[in-house]
Amino acid sequence: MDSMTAEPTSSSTPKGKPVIRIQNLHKQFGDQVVLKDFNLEMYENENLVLMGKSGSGKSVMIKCLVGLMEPDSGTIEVLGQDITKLDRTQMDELRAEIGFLFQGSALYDSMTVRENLEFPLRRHTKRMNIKDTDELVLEALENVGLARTIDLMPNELSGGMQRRIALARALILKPKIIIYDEPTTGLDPITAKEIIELMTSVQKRYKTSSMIITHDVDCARVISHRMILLLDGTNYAQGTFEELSTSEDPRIRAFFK
Ligand SMILES: Nc1ncnc2c1ncn2[C@@H]1O[C@H](COP(=O)(O)OP(=O)(O)OP(=O)(O)O)[C@@H](O)[C@H]1O
Repeated sequence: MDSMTAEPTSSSTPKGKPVIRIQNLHKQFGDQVVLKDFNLEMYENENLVLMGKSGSGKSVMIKCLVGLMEPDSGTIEVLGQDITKLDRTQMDELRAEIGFLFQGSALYDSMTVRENLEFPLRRHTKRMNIKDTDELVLEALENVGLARTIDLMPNELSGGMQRRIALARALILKPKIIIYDEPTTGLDPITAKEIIELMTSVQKRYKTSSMIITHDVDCARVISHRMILLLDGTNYAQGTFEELSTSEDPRIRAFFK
């Protein structure tokens, strides 16, 4: 195991409080151990990139994190709350603090841009006392520079625009944490760069903490304050892009090819 598995030391790592703390997470399906003693901390205002090859357990980890899957053992704290102790309503409230941008933009094709953005608001308007959804929708669209598309259908938009609308939707409840799953997959390099710039500006404006799951080395280089490499079910190495990408460990180097 690499020496970089120690506590993060980089000066570029934001020094806020941890917003996510996963300790000794274990999850297996039958005999297949997917996560074993997996540990992760993510701090306030941090862009944390998580890399792991296909099937390494990234989605399983995220599902455990948001209460969609029960871990076999281990503890998970999100925004200071132990998620195993939350009832359904409390978990729902916590999920409103987490925005997701999934692989592909996953907009609803039969809904206008406005309706797509109103969708996540529906479940929360009453509890969060949201009166003016129009204002929130417009603000979210302005943040991604696409207010003019409000009455268009997704198929009238380019792939890059759809991804930006999906980002606006992920942001509409002003979440404290955003989880990006392969945000640049399937985009041409120029559009990918635009999305990365947008993610960076969103992180600064909203002061969100972002977990970015990606195989895209360029994306990791630009956006990460810190990275975690998931290998054999564990947090094999963590550090800055610079530290990890110059490692001599062949198993770490393989992530940067
Ligand atoms: N509900 C489930 N039942 C059984 N096995 C599962 C289940 N969910 C995930 N797995 C297995 O766990 C392993 C990790 O899957 P996971 O989806 O977390 O990978 P991943 O790292 O997200 O991959 P990708 O980058 O391709 O999305 C896989 O072998 C998968 O088949």
